[in-house]
Amino acid sequence: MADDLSIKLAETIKKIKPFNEESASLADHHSDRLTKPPGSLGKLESIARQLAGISGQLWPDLSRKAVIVMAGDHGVCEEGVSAFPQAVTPQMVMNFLNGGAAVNVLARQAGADVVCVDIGVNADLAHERLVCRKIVRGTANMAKQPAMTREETVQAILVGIEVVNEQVKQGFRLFGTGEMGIGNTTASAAITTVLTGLSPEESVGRGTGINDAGWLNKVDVVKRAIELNQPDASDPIDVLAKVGGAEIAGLVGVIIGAAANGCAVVIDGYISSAAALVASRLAEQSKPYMIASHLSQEKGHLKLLESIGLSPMIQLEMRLGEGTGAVLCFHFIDAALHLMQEMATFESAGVSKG
Ligand SMILES: Cc1cc2ncn([C@H]3O[C@H](COP(=O)(O)O)[C@@H](O)[C@H]3O)c2cc1C
Ligand SMILES: O=C(O)c1cccnc1
Repeated sequence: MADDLSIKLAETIKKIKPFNEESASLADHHSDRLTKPPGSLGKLESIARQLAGISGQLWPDLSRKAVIVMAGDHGVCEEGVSAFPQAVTPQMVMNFLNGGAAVNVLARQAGADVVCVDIGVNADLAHERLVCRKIVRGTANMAKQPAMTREETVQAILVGIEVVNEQVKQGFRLFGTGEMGIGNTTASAAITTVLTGLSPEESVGRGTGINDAGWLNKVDVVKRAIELNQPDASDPIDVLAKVGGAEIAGLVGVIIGAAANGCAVVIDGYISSAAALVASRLAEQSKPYMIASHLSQEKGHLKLLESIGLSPMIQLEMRLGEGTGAVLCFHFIDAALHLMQEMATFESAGVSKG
């Protein structure tokens, strides 16, 4: 069974096509013909280049966009690592489904759908818009035992892939990663520590807003979880299973699945970036499909992004997750594509080149 699942994952990874350098160069060339000094639109030009290399088109139609919000609970909450109780996870899931969370507001403005997936919530949830793909009822407490089994972990990655495949079938072409899971900055810090070699002091942040004593405890919990479980840094699935979470694994699947479908995927904050790091270790070829959105206030985020080779578009001092930063950056992606398509060239506008 576990082998069959791993084969499915390997098959998806095999589908990821290399970045199309030729289309990216054509985008550069086009960009340089537009009425502006070369490079003056900065990251908007590099985004346009990247989207051309991903899609093989100068300005792909990315009008159908979705943020996939994976929700799961964390057994490690019993160690007192969050400023909020675990019950907030299912409560916020209902909030997403009723359209009242920050990500819903931002998604409406960006013309994006919010797809909310129960992949590991420790509660029975029902709603007509909820995608029910529960793999675990919360993870086990990683300070006492592995958070998940290897099989559950691969299953959760496959859920992410299947959710994206379904969205692609419906015509969606641009994805954002989002999550909800009280306690998940602890899991993300543990993953970051193991896979980047940063110390827990460097990778543990304040999440929902813990105080100094809470932070010291969280650092200690991450240290103990790693010491106890001995995750193998050369085996990303082992790391995800032992100190990760179902929603993080689901996002690994979303990222790999988007890449396998030839779609760009916009990475949200710290938790999504931990998923991106795992995805990049499982499938190096998924990296060119990733676009980092914002720099979160969570400690260690910049180093985490750098370890993947990503650079954030914006810094708004946000620390929320849910996919809020990713959805905000959909606007910049739209802007980059409109510039490519609608700006006059030096030739067409009769403007002299330097
Ligand atoms: C009301 C509320 C809404 C949220 N939306 C996202 N998060 C964010 O906070 C959690 C991670 O922080 P920690 O590891 O400290 O628990 C995740 O659920 C994340 O998505 C929220 C947290 C709360 C309380
Ligand atoms: O950057 C994030 O994703 C984040 C930071 C703090 C709390 N929740 C999410």
